[in-house]
Amino acid sequence: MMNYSGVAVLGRGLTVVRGDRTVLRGLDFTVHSGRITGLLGPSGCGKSTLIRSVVGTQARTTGTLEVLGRPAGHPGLRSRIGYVTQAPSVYDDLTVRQNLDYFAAVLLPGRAARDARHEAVARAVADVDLISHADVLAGRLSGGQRSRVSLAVALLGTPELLVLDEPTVGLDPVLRRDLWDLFHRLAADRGATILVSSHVMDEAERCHRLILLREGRILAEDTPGDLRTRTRSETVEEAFLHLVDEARAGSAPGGSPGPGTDDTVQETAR
Ligand SMILES: Nc1ncnc2c1ncn2[C@@H]1O[C@H](COP(=O)(O)OP(=O)(O)OP(=O)(O)O)[C@@H](O)[C@H]1O
Repeated sequence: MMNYSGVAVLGRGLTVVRGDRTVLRGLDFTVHSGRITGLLGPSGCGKSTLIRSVVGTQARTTGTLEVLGRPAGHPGLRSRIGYVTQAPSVYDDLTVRQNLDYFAAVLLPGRAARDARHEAVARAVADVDLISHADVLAGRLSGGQRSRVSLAVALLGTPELLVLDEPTVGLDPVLRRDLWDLFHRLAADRGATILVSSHVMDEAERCHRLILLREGRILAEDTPGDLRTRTRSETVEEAFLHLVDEARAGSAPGGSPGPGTDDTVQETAR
């Protein structure tokens, strides 16, 4: 077992096959504890697949993937990770508070935990700024409000690692900013580690660290500032495009493709 002091997630040679495709190809990456790490890349590049691997719901993974010092998917990790999928997982026929009461009862069962449940629900509703909507049916909420109920559910158990799959999709700029402020509060005040995916490059600037993904490979892993400096770019989006061009040039005929071209990775993953 590796020493994970300061490291929340460690991937080495992570390869994932879905259907007949190798979707992630030998990824090496680190998610640092207490920091916000953005997983960025275009639609279809493998962000959700990587996130599913970290939370332990992805089949056919090979390589090493350690989460909070244990192999991804270990049962002991369930209560330590909060996971928000792209589709809000809430019951439309329950109010916001009833949804949270339900999930709190699963997480903190028994009469003895009644006060703890009550406290956890009240805090989660406040965290996502839904106090005024606590007694509204989830089915009557806007898309952004439903996403925030999902986030509140993930916050109930005060997870050490919060894994969020494109939580700001479809939200207006004000709500997006508020959510990012909340992520920063969770990291600063509670020491939570946050792994958040997005395909919106301007959100990259809000992260402490970035993992840039393209076509199942890591283009770069760095802070936004170092990434911009290194590529002499004004923005992370420009840096991303610079790295894409660099990678293309490297794999063009006459260039030097890195280890594990498409065919070799496909071979070893099967
Ligand atoms: N069940 C599956 N079988 C085969 N291929 C799949 C399956 N699920 C996803 N894929 C493919 O895996 C690739 C990565 O998908 P993934 O959902 O991880 O991407 P993503 O970066 O999260 O995309 P988005 O931003 O659109 O959500 C895509 O090309 C997708 O078509």
